[in-house]
Amino acid sequence: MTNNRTPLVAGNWKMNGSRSLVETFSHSLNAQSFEGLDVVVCPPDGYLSMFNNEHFSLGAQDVSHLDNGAHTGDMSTDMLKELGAKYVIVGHSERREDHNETNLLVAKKAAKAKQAGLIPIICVGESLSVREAGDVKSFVGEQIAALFAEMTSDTLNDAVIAYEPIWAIGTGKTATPEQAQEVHAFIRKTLTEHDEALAHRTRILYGGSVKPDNAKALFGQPDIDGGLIGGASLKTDDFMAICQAAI
Ligand SMILES: O=C[C@H](O)COP(=O)(O)O
Repeated sequence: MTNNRTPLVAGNWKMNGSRSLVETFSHSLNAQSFEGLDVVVCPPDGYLSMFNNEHFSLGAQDVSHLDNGAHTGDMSTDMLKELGAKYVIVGHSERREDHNETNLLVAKKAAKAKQAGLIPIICVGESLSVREAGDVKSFVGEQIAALFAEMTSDTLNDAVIAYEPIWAIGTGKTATPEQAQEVHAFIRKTLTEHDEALAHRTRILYGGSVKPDNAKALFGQPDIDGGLIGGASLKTDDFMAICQAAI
């Protein structure tokens, strides 16, 4: 079935990068035209304002659910906007694990981002043990359900969801297109139970060892609207090849 969703490819640099990589990416991505595709680069916050981003958008990798105050090390939505961010990743599995982020906190961050006019890229996904126990749908279903504790189908409008099976992140073991499609279809069905129009327009990205040689098959699935790219987003040629695969 055709849809009106503009594909999106976002590169998550994680805690990697340098001023020189910012310059390389600014130059390479601006020399390219990405008609019909939204391209986003999410570097560490300190690099956001160093980009010259004419042909792509910037995103942050996390945001506080609070406005401001005595919260050492945190960044607010307003600060990220001032630095040039349009998107923000929330609930990445590395933050859920390293910083004990709960489903509720992730929902609060997504709600705060939307309220401030940032587009949240909300990450969900299961560990290998959850998959092996056959609990993928109940686990991911709970992560999606938790969003509705803090948000409504109106406030979720334009938010992006990224399905990232933890066992596929940085491991080189990508989900097969069929495995990914099955969970993406499930996420869309779960959204349908809340609001059919929301489900139809929400972009759902796949993340987990996406590379130039597997991107086309993944993005060709009916419910996969692009990707959240880790390792391959640090190499301009690979990232641009993945972007082309989404067009
Ligand atoms: O945010 C990106 C994901 O964690 C995927 O990382 P990866 O492409 O290195 O597997």
